Amino acid sequence: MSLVKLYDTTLRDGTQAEDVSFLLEDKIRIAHRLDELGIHYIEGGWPGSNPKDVAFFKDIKKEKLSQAKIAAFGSTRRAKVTPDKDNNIKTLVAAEPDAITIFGKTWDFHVHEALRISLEENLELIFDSLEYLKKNAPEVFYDAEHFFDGYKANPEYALKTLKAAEQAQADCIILCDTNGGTMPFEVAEIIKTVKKHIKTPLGIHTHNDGDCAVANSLIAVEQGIVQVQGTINGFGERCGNANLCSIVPALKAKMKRDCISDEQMRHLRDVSRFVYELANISPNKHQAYVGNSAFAHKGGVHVSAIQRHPETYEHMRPELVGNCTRVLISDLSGRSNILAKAEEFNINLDSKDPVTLEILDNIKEMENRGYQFEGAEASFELLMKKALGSHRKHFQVLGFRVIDEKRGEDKRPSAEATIMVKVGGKVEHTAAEGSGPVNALDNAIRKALEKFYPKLKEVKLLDYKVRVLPAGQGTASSIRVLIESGDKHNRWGTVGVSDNIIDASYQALIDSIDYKLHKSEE
Ligand SMILES: CC(=O)SCCNC(=O)CCNC(=O)[C@H](O)C(C)(C)COP(=O)(O)OP(=O)(O)OC[C@H]1O[C@@H](n2cnc3c(N)ncnc32)[C@H](O)[C@@H]1OP(=O)(O)O
Ligand SMILES: CC(=O)C(=O)O
Repeated sequence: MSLVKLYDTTLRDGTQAEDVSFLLEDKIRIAHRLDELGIHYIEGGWPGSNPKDVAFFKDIKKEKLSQAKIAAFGSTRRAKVTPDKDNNIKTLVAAEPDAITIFGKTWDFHVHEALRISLEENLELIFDSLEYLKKNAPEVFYDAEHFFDGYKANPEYALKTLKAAEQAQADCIILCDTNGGTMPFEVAEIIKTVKKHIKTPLGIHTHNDGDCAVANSLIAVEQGIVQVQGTINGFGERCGNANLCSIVPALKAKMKRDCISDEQMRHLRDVSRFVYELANISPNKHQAYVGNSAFAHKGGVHVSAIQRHPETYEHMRPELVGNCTRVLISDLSGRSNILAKAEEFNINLDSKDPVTLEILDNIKEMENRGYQFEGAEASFELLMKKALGSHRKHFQVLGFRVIDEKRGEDKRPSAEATIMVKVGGKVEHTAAEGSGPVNALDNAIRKALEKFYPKLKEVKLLDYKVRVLPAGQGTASSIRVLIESGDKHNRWGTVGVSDNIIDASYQALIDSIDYKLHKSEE
């Protein structure tokens, strides 16, 4: 099967997404990761737009990329100037990229309303901008903006714009679903007609406003297009662009099309997370293929079946994209979930052992009271060990007291906690202050126990979430506290539930410390 070329626009269209912006250094780092991933073209930005994008094209020349070509983006010339005098075109050429992509108008409505020029003038803009660039750049691509909407409104004119690009010898003409509302069946039909008139290789660039960007890209490949544009994680203007993290595995695993190697695809999840990290955006756990939940199984029936054969509830092997199968624990679990977790935790548990059912019943009863073990697997592991009698008690809390005091309306409140613990035969009584009552309690627990277990100094509190359980009792409601803790190597979640926020926090904090002590021993 012929190669489908991947054209990544994370660094250009991706940054048109609300909340997404990359530093110059980040853009360079992302370009390296895209190159390693095997992306064929990396659109680095619009040099006519801002100094950062100009600097990108200057700096990327000093970097050693293994195979990717760097593309610069811009528009056709302005109506009143020739291409050699047009600032945008001049900056594109001056950036000296491997390829230049310009967008032009296809839709008569846009020509009239956005450019306010005649239809004929627009054809000239397209033709002579591309003709000029062809003489000044190694490769030139033409993004036919709003192609599908334009075609639906005035097919004859839309095709004329493509003809103008073809006559100027654009190397690839990319059909854009700029407003993102085209349906897959329309994409297929329209491309069929375009191919009767245009012989230049075609590409596709879709937006996700109708939630069809990936489907539209794939159906375009089925119709014979040779270049797919998209972004990592689907970042892009409004609802985003076509998500390359979905397109790549679909092309390779489902459509058997050549684009990147199997080994490169095993880094897809890593690249997805890297881009989230640099964009300072939390990864979408439900993202297809690469998200944490993409191969996470919760229902007992599903877990039972995947243990017999993963394909019963997995559409492909998660390892192909660097992901993995996960089993979740909740009140929808069956024995299979418990057994799968025991195996993951290296705990010997027989399916016929009555303790399996005991653990399952306990989970269901606790979840009914508001516990949630999906995000608190460390608490679940401890609970399992307690049920099996393999839990070692490292310490005993004899009691604690928390004081939260505010002396006057304009004074900051202060918090203090005291705790009494017993380790071996020794009783330790400690007090500590904190920025709030939970922080004071956390400090006091650690201060008391670090003396006996110095490894606890490594533990950091990474996240703390409080959820009022819907009991309709206002401030007297039960609440759930979910804590995420971590050390140099691991992260783990613990849970506490009570109608007292300090008590719920205490349960989650104690589990976190207990878990660390168990892991250190193992
Ligand atoms: C479909 C897409 O995603 S295209 C990419 C969109 N991305 C961006 O806009 C991000 C980068 N953009 C920018 O930095 C700025 O908009 C610039 C530098 C490009 C232009 O800035 P300004 O000159 O101030 O113009 P403004 O931002 O108002 O843009 C509208 C201008 O672009 C012109 N324009 C729009 N499309 C085209 C086109 N295909 N060819 C030529 N000119 C075009 C409009 O006619 C208008 O010019 P006019 O005011 O002289 O009539
Ligand atoms: C070119 C482009 O970004 C678009 O048409 O959406």
